[in-house]
Amino acid sequence: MWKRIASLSPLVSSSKSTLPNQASYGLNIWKSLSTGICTPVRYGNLLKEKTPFITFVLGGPGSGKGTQCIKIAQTFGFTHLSAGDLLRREILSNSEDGTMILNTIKEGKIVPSEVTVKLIKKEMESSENYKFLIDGFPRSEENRIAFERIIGAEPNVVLFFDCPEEEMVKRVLNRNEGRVDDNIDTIKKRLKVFSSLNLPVIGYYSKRGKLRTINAVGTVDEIFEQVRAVFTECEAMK
Ligand SMILES: Nc1ncnc2c1ncn2[C@@H]1O[C@H](COP(=O)(O)OP(=O)(O)O)[C@@H](O)[C@H]1O
Ligand SMILES: Nc1ccn([C@H]2C[C@H](O)[C@@H](COP(=O)(O)OP(=O)(O)O)O2)c(=O)n1
Ligand SMILES: [Mg+2]
Repeated sequence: MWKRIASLSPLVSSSKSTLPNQASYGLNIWKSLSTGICTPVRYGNLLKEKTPFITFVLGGPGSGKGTQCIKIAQTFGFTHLSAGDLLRREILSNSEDGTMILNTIKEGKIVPSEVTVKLIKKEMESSENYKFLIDGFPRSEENRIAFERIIGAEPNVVLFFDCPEEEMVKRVLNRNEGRVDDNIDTIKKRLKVFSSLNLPVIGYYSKRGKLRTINAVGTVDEIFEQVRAVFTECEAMK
């Protein structure tokens, strides 16, 4: 169980170093996945019994993030937190931010970071798990900085589902989940927002050696084999 501690502390350093190459990067993932630390660990402003392992899952709309996250969660025991699902749940709960969130999503824009990070934080704090997949977040530099400030943590690894625009549009228009943003006008806006706000975040993590790019074209199972490799290669190096 997560517990709050009184003060923020600069304890993100364990995951802060930029690793020089793929080999040491992979080893770092494995260490984080396999270390069962017995004493409580401070992680930013939170306290947890095991070192948290945070994976951000990025990619354009319809690139297959949610589909793959379900498989990752099942196979590797992660808790799947979809930022979009948390925001949609907030709309349905008639909270004071609900109307603003709904209008922002319809416009294909990004909800203010404080709102989204607060929802993610609540889920992380109440979870018994220490392995988190944070799907569709951060979608902007503002999102990324707010997470670091409010949660006091950085991701261990960032998956990027790389998919051509035509394929993403086709998938979104066939998604059939009754979403207000699954229409051609909103998807066009979302693709522009993805290029202008999300690609810089992807570049940021690439420079820090944390990005793992997945070719998101193919069958769900083919794509999952690439994802599986991200985690299992570390075990092979043990
Ligand atoms: N590899 C794939 N090939 C074809 N369709 C896919 C694939 N992966 C997911 N889909 C479908 O595409 C749509 C968007 O996938 P989803 O996982 O919701 O993407 P995202 O969360 O990135 O928007 C869904 O209807 C899903 O069933
Ligand atoms: N970090 C986030 C994630 C989603 N949102 C809003 C804006 C996004 O267009 C919608 C839908 O996000 P979601 O991740 O569910 O969308 P896709 O699965 O990529 O199609 O939610 C946000 O404002 N900030
Ligand atoms: Mg999704």
